[in-house]
Amino acid sequence: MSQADLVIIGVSVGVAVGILIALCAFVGIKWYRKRFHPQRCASEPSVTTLPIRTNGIGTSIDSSASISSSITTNGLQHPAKSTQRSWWNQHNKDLFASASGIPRYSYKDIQKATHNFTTILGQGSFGPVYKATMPTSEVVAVKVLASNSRQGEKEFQTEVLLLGRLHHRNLVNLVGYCVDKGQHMLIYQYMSNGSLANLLYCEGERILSWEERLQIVLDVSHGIEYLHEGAVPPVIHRDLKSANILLDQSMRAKVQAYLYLGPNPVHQVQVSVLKARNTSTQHEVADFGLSKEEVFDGRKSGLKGTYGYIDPEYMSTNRFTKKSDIYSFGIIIFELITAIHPQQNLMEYVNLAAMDSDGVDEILDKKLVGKCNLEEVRLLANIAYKCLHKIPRKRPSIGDISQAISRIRKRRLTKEDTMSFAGDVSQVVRRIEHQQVELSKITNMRDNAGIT
Ligand SMILES: Nc1ncnc2c1ncn2[C@@H]1O[C@H](COP(=O)(O)OP(=O)(O)OP(=O)(O)O)[C@@H](O)[C@H]1O
Repeated sequence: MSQADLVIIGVSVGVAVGILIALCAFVGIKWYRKRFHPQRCASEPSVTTLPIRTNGIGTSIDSSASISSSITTNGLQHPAKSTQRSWWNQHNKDLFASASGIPRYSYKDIQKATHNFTTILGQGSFGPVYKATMPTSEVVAVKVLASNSRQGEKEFQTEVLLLGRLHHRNLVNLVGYCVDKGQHMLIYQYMSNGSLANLLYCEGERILSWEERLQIVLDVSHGIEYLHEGAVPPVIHRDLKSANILLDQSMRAKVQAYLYLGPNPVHQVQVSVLKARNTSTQHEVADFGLSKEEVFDGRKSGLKGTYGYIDPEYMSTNRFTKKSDIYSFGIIIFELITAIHPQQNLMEYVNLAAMDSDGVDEILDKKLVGKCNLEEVRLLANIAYKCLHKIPRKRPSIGDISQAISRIRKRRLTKEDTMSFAGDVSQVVRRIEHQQVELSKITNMRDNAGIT
């Protein structure tokens, strides 16, 4: 072989190897892009949109699946791979919370703010609630979640993300959270007058006037209206009850919403997202804060909510809709009218009272007798009866309920105005009459004295 041949062979091999390397690099880059691009996309919706997953029955949210689709998409599911999940776990632990702008506190911060957890406010089914004073001097309520809960880190983060997005003057706002030393805590606005249930049923508590009760009903309806019609995506509360309505220092009511899965499975609180599928008006129920195995199955799972407040239609169909919240709200209205707890046969009294047009007078809270306008009580009871209609579709929407309650209050204000105007007129008439009497007295005196 000549030297020239060797050079040609060398160059040819070199070119072939070069082409092979270039080909490998090209295929490698393509493979890399294909494999890692979805991850990059997946993280984006979590920052700007609420993650959502479809499970065939309902539309559910959980953080493990949240990377697969978003509420702004057409609802199609893009199954997430386990490798992506672990990547997600590692890199996005705090993304949810930081996305919602909710500040995170350390265990030490909370320990200090609660004087080493000595300022207990109450005990819920998820754990104790403490009063805390934060370094900013803000007074808050810290809900320490039971450590034996089945809820994992991801579900907790999802909860923080979701709750952090709900802002309304009639919702108890989430103002912080803590994940530290194996503890999960939610930090809420402090509500100095405690829960409505405490005020209605605990001896020694101040008596709620009729005016206050009417204001509370209106506040709660505005809170639910925000969840059902204002929040994006809309939210079903699923556990409306007097214990979840808290009152601030001015006795204004706020609804407490949370979806943490507690240790007691029949007492789970879930907030559900309703998602319209394409242009259809039909809504689907979604659950989140649930691990994959625990995803709410509309047909198989146990009932969620609190005994006494659960819509009977939901019990028979296992399908939870906004109208199930309306049912629970109807029960709360009757609690405010009667001060009878739903677990103390409230519905039996309510059904008896329904037989007569003024039957509700008979079940009125004794503390209100003679201290309220019965016509207003009957009007409010009528709204509550509509909320409890057996057929969910015939129950009013929360917007209609808010308007109807507002009308009762407006009616009262107009009446008060008329009465105060009438009072003013009668005062003027009385003054004129008095002046006339005085005048005639003077005239008589003049006549008697013969003064011209
Ligand atoms: N934001 C708050 N401000 C003031 N007090 C609160 C606050 N949140 C809860 N509490 C007090 O702590 C008690 C327990 O509250 P929590 O919400 O944990 O349980 P619950 O609503 O009574 O029952 P469940 O946990 O079953 O819903 C309440 O009854 C109330 O007195």
